[in-house]
Amino acid sequence: MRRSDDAGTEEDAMTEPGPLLRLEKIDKNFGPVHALTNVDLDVPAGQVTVLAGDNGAGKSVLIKCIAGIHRPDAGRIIWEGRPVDLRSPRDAAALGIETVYQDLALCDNLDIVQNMFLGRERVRHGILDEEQMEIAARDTLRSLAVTTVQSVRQPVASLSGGQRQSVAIAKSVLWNSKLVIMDEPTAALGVAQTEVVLELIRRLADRGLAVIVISHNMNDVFRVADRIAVLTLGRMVAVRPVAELDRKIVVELMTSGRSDRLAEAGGRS
Ligand SMILES: Nc1ncnc2c1ncn2[C@@H]1O[C@H](COP(=O)(O)OP(=O)(O)OP(=O)(O)O)[C@@H](O)[C@H]1O
Repeated sequence: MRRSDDAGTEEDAMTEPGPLLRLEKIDKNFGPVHALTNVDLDVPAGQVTVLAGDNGAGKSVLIKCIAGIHRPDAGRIIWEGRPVDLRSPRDAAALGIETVYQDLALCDNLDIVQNMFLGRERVRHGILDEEQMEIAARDTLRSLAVTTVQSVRQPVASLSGGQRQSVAIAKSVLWNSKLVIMDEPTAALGVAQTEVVLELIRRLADRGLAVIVISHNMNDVFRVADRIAVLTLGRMVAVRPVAELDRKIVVELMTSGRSDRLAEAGGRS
């Protein structure tokens, strides 16, 4: 993606596609609390954008604006080059925006197929097309190399944390999402399961999806990110390719937002 500080050629400008999602000058207030102030962010397809920030920085509020849960008080959300008004999660889903929440991702009492098709069941001749749904669920898991699940008819309650995350992520692929947002996808996982989920996140980006991941874990951030966006006190203080950052800089940005690095790391990439 062309950086705003690059001059670029006229030809670049004509051939280079814009980001899948662009946030422009987003404000969100809750009474006197300025949760987001003047936030810009580009989210390109085929890349993992990690959203980092200290507690209360505004990460959840920002993804809720993208997921249609909160409406920004000011600013624009541009999807595939056009401004959109996301009035509900349904609006976001209709565009291909899928959010995988840490706790709410799946229903324990249902099996994998039922979870993957929940609310969007396939019906044939007036009855549920169980066979077709089962095949689609199995194919999707297989295409993502999710191989540890014994049967797609297993209740989700019997899955490990990593398997649950894998199923939740596979669900977004099944529904042809273009942008998958994940809130702390590895927070409750052990080392091996974390590895599986991080690999899966990379695979999503490699398939051309845009991915936004909220994470506090610096190991995960640097393992999975193509780009890191740092929010501090509701302001976007840096959005840079991962190669231009290290842990120390990110932690400084997260905690102070006023370090000397700020000037050189700030701005949209
Ligand atoms: N519904 C709400 N009503 C009032 N204030 C809110 C609401 N949601 C968030 N806030 C406030 O907005 C600010 C940003 O909160 P947010 O949950 O986005 O932080 P976060 O970066 O996700 O933090 P954490 O890492 O702790 O989850 C905080 O000051 C929070 O108290």
